[in-house]
Amino acid sequence: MPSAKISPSLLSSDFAQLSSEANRMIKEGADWLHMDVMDGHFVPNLTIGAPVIKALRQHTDAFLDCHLMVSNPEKWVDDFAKAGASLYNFHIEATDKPLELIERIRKSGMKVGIAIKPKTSIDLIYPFADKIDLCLVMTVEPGFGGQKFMHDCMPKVKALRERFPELDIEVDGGLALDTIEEAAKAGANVIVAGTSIFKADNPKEVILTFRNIVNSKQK
Ligand SMILES: O=C(CO)[C@H](O)[C@H](O)COP(=O)(O)O
Ligand SMILES: [Fe+2]
Repeated sequence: MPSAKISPSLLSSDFAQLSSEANRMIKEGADWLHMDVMDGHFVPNLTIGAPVIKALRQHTDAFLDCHLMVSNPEKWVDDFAKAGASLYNFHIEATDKPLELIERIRKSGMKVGIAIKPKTSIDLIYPFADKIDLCLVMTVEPGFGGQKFMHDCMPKVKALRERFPELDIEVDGGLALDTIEEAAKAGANVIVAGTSIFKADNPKEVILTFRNIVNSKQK
C-alpha cells in the first residue's frame, strides 16, 4: 500500500483567508491541499473554479488535490492545468468518455484521479484503475462538508485495494478520529478531512494521528 497522505479540505477554511489557511495547513503537517470545485449542477452547491486555484498558486508550492464536482469535466482541464492544479479528480458519473479524459489530463501535465459517488458501483472504476494515479471513493454524497461518514462505502475501498495494491485510494467525507481507523483498515491511504481538521483545537495532532493510523495499517 502506498504511504499516507493527509489532504485537508479547504472547504472548511475561511475562504476570505485562503492563502494563509492553506499555508497554515502545510505548517501543521498536511501533505496535500484538497480543493473542492462545485458547479451548482453536478452537485447542489457552488464553490470555486480555476481562477481561485491560479490565485492560490501564487502563494504556495503545495500539491493541489482538485476534486471536480462538475458536469462536463472535459471543459476545465486546460484552465486547471494552467492555473497550477496538481491533480485533476473528475467524477466517473460526469463523463461518458473517461479514457479520452484521462489522456487529456495526462497530456496537460497534471496527475489523474477518478472520483466515485457513494451509490455508484466500484465496477465502473476497474477498467481505468491501471491508467490513473488515484481513485477518490466518496464517503458522503458530494456537495457539502460536515456530513456523516457512510460506513457502507468501505467494501468499495476494500475491493479496490485488493485488486490494486499500489493505487492511491482517497476517501472524502466525514473522516474524523472515530472513522479513520475503519477507512485505513479498508485500505484507504489518502485522507481528506475538512471539519475534523479545521474545527480541531490542535490540527497538527489530528493530522499526525491520521497519518500514524494509516501507516500502521500498511501490510
Ligand atoms: O468533497 C467534499 C464534499 O462534497 C469535501 O471534500 C468533504 O465533504 C470534506 O468535508 P468533511 O471532512 O467536513 O466531511
Ligand atoms: Fe472533496
